[in-house]
Amino acid sequence: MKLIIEESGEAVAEFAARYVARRIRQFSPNPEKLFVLGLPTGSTPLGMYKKLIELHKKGFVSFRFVKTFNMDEYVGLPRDHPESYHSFMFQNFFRHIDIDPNNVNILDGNAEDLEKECAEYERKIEEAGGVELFVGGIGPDGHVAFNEPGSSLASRTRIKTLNADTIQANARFFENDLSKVPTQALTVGVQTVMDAKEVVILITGAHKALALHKAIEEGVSHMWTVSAFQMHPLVTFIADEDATLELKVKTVKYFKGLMAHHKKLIE
Ligand SMILES: N[C@@H]1[C@@H](O)[C@H](O)[C@@H](COP(=O)(O)O)O[C@@H]1O
Repeated sequence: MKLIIEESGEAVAEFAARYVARRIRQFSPNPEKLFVLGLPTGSTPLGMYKKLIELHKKGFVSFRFVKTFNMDEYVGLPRDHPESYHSFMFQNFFRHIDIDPNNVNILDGNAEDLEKECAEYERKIEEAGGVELFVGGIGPDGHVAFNEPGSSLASRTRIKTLNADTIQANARFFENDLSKVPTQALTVGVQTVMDAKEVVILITGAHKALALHKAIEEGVSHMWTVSAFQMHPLVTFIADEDATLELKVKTVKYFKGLMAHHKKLIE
């Protein structure tokens, strides 16, 4: 496991974008060999998307041969609702880059048969050869995608009922009106993300500090689903200073001591 500690959310975004762009370039995708990228929504990855768009516009990275799978989507929210994850992804990322819309996969929260939709999604990931790099964010309670506390660490794509904390956290996107926040979502499972060859988790802000502590300094627990990645062979947490507030000084010093080495990952 790597922990990258950057000064600010902006620097986290920069690191993440350069890391993702570099991975895609190194992979040299082509029509026969697409780079399969798992993507999150939320305010944390927004900066990364902005920087990736900049890198794309500068000609540093192309998404022509990239296939994406998003982590989650609300159930029952119209696809064109401004807060649907479909809208989020096209507004903030896809429409600014050269990705083929046919290579974009986002769960359909309005599918007639939601269980079938989830099973199909797993099948599509498998058919694509698995995810090369899954980028994720987390909730303050340590949930990854919509794998709320108590979710099985062996879970796969399925329907989840959102807990009160998540509904509360996401109310800011729905005029702070709890009644407007969807109560269910489709989400990849913890195991779906675990199956990716590589996982990168972005964590910013003091409100996520406890989650980062639980993610890396305590044991694996389904009550903090992000902690499952302790068992992943290739995982990188990219955090800002604020998110490290609950970590031991020793942990922070240890990882900061490795920063010169880790910076080489984005050179
Ligand atoms: N389903 C999403 C998660 O995938 C995301 O990581 C989390 C944090 O969002 P933010 O980055 O806005 O704090 O929000 C939602 O619950």
